Amino acid sequence: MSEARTRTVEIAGPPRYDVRLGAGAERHLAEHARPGRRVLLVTQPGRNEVAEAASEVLAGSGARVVRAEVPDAEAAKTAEVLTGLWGLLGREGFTRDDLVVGVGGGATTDLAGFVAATWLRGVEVVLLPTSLLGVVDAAVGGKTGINTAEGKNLVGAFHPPRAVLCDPAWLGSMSRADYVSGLAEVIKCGFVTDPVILDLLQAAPARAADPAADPELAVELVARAVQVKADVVSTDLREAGLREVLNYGHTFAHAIEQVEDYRWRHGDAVAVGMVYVAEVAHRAGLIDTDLLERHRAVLASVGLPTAYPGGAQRWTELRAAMARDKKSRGSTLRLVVLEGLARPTRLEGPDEATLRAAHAAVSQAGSAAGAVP
Ligand SMILES: NC(=O)c1ccc[n+]([C@@H]2O[C@H](COP(=O)([O-])OP(=O)(O)OC[C@H]3O[C@@H](n4cnc5c(N)ncnc54)[C@H](O)[C@@H]3O)[C@@H](O)[C@H]2O)c1
Ligand SMILES: O=C(O)C(=O)C[C@@H](O)[C@H](O)[C@H](O)COP(=O)(O)O
Ligand SMILES: [Zn+2]
Repeated sequence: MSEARTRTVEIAGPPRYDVRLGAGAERHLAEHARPGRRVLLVTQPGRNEVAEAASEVLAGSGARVVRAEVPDAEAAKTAEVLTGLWGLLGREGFTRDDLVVGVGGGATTDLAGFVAATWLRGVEVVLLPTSLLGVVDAAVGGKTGINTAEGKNLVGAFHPPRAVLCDPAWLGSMSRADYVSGLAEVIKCGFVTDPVILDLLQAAPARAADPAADPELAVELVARAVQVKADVVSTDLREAGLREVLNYGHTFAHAIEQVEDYRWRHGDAVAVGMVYVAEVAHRAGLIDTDLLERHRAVLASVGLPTAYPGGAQRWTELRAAMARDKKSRGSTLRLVVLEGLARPTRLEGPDEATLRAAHAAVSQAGSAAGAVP
């Protein structure tokens, strides 16, 4: 693997930790294992190769590995699955000295992080993201949690990992649809902070959508997105203010995910959510038509959806779900919007007519391809 595919991004913290990208990244697990240390390895179906490699490193350092395979994707982020893991930790006698390791996409690492955050009020966790979305976003920054019937990520904790380890080769087995879904979070980083990401993507969208076509570009995009997240979470871990920018597009996205009963990929929903909030910002006089249309252009160029079809009935459901967004205060909806490229701000209590008009705009124009096949 060339130098261009090996990177370390430091999360300055507090707490400080590294996101290590490179071939054989799992070997760094040895730094977190010791004889007799119990390790709960939480993984998702299909990740056997990475889980096995991780187990070997841990066992090779004398750790006692207990493996738990949880359901795939959002089906893992439930109270029932979490309760099952607590039971396992209890039966295996996990103490505060022990460790949780998460291996999989963002759903698995969110769950693994939350079980670590809650067991004995907090044990250490190391995350091995195997999806693009996982490595650029979910595994980094310490947000952990599960969904409830009422909405996405409604129960969780801030619990940063001790390390994030990813071999970019792991992403090679992802389906194109899952990989492209992860690009939505990369594009989000481009709009809120680092427009070079948008330039890179728009210069070579076909190569950006296929890590095998240009592995160096893939790692460059990953490293840039992780750097955006590193800078933000090092300043504001608990989302007192600045961190909200990482939620760009998510108010509408989480509403789509809930209304669709989690059949939409998270990144696909974020793509439509960014177009939605750009429509709101445009109507509020904050961004011009060029920046609005750049959202549609860059997202569509890699095959992400830019529309969510639905009439008035759908809007009622979506609006109710949006009210439960964590950025709301009382009955006031707060949206992260742009007032220019890489100039995020908040729009507090936007008027209902604007919200509805933006919904009409994303209901009609663009392509809708978000549902998981
Ligand atoms: N904690 C955070 O800060 C944060 C940030 C962004 C997203 N998230 C959460 O992350 C989740 C979305 O992440 P995701 O898309 O990675 O979720 P996911 O775990 O559902 O993975 C998506 C699909 O990709 C598959 N997959 C993963 N790695 C693979 C590989 N190497 N090869 C083949 N298939 C692979 C999974 O099995 C799954 O079917 C959502 O729950 C979202 O809320 C959390
Ligand atoms: O790290 C953050 O902060 C984010 O908002 C990143 C988002 O991409 C991610 O989907 C996050 O899980 C959403 O958080 P939530 O607080 O809105 O549930
Ligand atoms: Zn997200």
